[in-house]
Amino acid sequence: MMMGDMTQLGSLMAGVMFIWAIFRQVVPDEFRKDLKKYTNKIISYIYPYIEITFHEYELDGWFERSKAFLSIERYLSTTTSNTAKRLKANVVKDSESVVLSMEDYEEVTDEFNGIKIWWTSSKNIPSQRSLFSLRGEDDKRYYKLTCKREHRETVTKVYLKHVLDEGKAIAVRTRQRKLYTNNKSENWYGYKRTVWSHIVFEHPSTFDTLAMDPKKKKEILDDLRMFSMSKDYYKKVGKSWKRGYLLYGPPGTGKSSMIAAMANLLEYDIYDLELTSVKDNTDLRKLLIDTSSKSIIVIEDIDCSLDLTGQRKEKKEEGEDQDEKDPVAKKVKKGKDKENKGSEVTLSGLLNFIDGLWSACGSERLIVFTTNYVEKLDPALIRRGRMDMHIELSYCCYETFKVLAKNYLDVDSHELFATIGQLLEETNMTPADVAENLMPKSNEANAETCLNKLIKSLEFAKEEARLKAVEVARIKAEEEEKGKKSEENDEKVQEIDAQLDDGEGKETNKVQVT
Ligand SMILES: Nc1ncnc2c1ncn2[C@@H]1O[C@H](COP(=O)(O)OP(=O)(O)OP(=O)(O)O)[C@@H](O)[C@H]1O
Ligand SMILES: [Mg+2]
Repeated sequence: MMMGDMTQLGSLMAGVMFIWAIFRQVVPDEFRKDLKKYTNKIISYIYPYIEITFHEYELDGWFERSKAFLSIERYLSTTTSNTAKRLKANVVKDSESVVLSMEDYEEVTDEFNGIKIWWTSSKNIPSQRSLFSLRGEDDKRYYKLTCKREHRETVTKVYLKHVLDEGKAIAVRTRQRKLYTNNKSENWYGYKRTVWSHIVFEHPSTFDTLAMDPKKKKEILDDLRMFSMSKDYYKKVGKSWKRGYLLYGPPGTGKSSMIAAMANLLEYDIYDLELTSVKDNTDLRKLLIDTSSKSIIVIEDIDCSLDLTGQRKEKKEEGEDQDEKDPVAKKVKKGKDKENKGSEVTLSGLLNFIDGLWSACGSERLIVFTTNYVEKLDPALIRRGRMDMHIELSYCCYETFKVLAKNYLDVDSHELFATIGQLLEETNMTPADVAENLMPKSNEANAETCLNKLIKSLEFAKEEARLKAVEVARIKAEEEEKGKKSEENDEKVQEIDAQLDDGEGKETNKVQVT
């Protein structure tokens, strides 16, 4: 029906155009304008349809594709691609999935609440291509919606909202999540003016694979889910829709894995913020403004990223001796000393980042700090309200081991579990080390061989810890002994001094007497 009507109208329009062309030659400009106005009026009077056009580029947005156009494109590509005869296939960048969309000049129909809607895709080709444009880049594409006039109200108010919402939802479902890292401040200018670089985020860690106490895990999961569903609540209480998490614990206990699991759970992007590459507080603000919603901003090893205040620096200097003994701390310190040159981000800058701009800028964001040394952090940085939830990830306990055994070996129980549980209580082994032991290293390895390997490792670690404790006790005893000796020596020295003093006195006295 519609196609027939439209063909007839097409012929009519062609006739009108032909007459119009002749008129152009013979009729003056003024008269022509009036005539065009009246012709349009007559056509609109007899034409029983309305048309709405959605251009790819809005008039005031030269370089950014219209959001409505993109939503319609997504909607049409999924909901009506079965009916379109000619489709365009695009391979999404960095992935192997193919996205189909309508080819130019193609028409598809859609139905909504019993109303029929026609969509056509088309383009205006400019008479002259600009010298620098690539092939087809200047073409102005658009989608045209056609529906009966009597449905105008429903189509414009209800149907279009449905299309745009659905288009957005499809974008969220199909979008590729990204892992952003900040470029060094000095590289922000010039040809590539991007403050963040990104790659596709494809970390396999999930809350199922994350090994930790199940009760604690549930608490975190509930918190995250609650957060993601609480848009209205945050609005009601006048708080910005953000939440801060502090993850702390020794290296290899799953802090980074948890961040990846959080991103996978909520389908958020990750912004991995390397503070040592940020020149100053102003650049920190710029970085924040350039993040998008539905994202996690991560600052790893916050304690080693910066010398946040003079006060903190003093504290650190006090602890330097201990750093020298601890190989991890020593390594971190070395890296920090090397990298920290040039970054002038301060504690107050970071606090402003979290409280001020952070609260005012965008929504639905998490900020996560990680550290190996929670006690070294400035209390101002981690007080509630800034870091809402403090999560400790610690050495592997029996519950954690059971999750790892299930993930790595697919076993829920085994007679060796009891021995392992006992050994885990007696020694500190990180989940990373336990996982490494559970990984089969050859085709012959089975669950039992892997569990036995873990037992050997645990026994070895236990023995090492025992020897270390003996050594520490020996050194302590030696120091005490040295202390005692030096005390005795001091006492002896004092005694000798006193005797000498006495002697001198006597001498003096003698001298005096004589
Ligand atoms: N709790 C855990 N559950 C599952 N796997 C874990 C866990 N902890 C560590 N692992 C394993 O150990 C590896 C290292 O863990 P991860 O990088 O998350 O540790 P981290 O706490 O971030 O360490 P660092 O403080 O050095 O950054 C991970 O790739 C993962 O395979
Ligand atoms: Mg880590």
